[in-house]
Amino acid sequence: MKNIDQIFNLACPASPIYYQKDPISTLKTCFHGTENILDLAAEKNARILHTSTSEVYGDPQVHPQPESYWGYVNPFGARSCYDEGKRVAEALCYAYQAKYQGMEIRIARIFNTYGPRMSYSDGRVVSSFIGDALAGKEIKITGDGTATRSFQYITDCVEGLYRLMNSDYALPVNIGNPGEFTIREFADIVVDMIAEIGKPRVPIIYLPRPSDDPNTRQPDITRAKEVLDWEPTVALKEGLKNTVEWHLKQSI
Ligand SMILES: O=C(O)[C@H]1O[C@H](OP(=O)(O)OP(=O)(O)OC[C@H]2O[C@@H](n3ccc(=O)[nH]c3=O)[C@H](O)[C@@H]2O)[C@H](O)[C@@H](O)[C@@H]1O
Repeated sequence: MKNIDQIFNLACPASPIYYQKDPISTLKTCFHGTENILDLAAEKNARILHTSTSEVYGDPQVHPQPESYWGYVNPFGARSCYDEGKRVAEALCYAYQAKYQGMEIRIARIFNTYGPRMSYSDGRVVSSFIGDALAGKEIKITGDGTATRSFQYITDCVEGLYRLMNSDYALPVNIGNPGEFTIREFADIVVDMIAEIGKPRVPIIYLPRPSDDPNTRQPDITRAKEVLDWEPTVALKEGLKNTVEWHLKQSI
């Protein structure tokens, strides 16, 4: 590799069922993967954008979550390989920045992002609900449906990452959509949307809640608005419509 100006570090399993399958591998990806990228960035004098996550806030006790919040994370729970892995990756980025004076670090904390090309088997809630509803299967809420998430459409996320990479802002920035829904509300939206396209109306069932599943999550995007002049533009129903269309094409 000759000249490299910018490196986006996006590598890591992100679905809870996958990152928990091999926690040591997830931790190594977060630490050694980021270390390898940082070494390359230092050698090539390249700017690096590391994709962190809302999961660094754990099960947040502050709502919505600003970047100044340090989080509430179980260090040895089922999710810790990802939560703590992503936290140590941020620490590593700033340790490199301190060691290599002038090294350019950008940190995006991405909140629940969805869209076309996220496979049915991914395990995360948006593609699972859409895939099941389209297949005429029951939608499975894990928990009692009162947990909340704030869903961001992929094109908004990409625009946010692009602006952050090309900004001069070196502290973490939340990239997410503040529109917050309970999982039950979200399930109802998906069931209605699938019924509207003429498919059967599927039932909703409840399964046990995964351990350490965060109760709430909503980004405070004041910083992104100020430093990137960015905010999401795609409403949930519009993004879901595009996502449903993509899933429909896969099953043809
Ligand atoms: O996007 C984020 O900010 C982070 O959070 C996600 O974790 P989580 O929010 O738990 O994502 P899902 O697995 O989609 O779960 C969202 C909620 O829906 C529930 N859920 C999930 C899947 C399902 O089939 N049914 C269901 O009710 C979960 O229990 C949870 O309360 C993932 O860890 C990462 O993609 C990411 O870093």
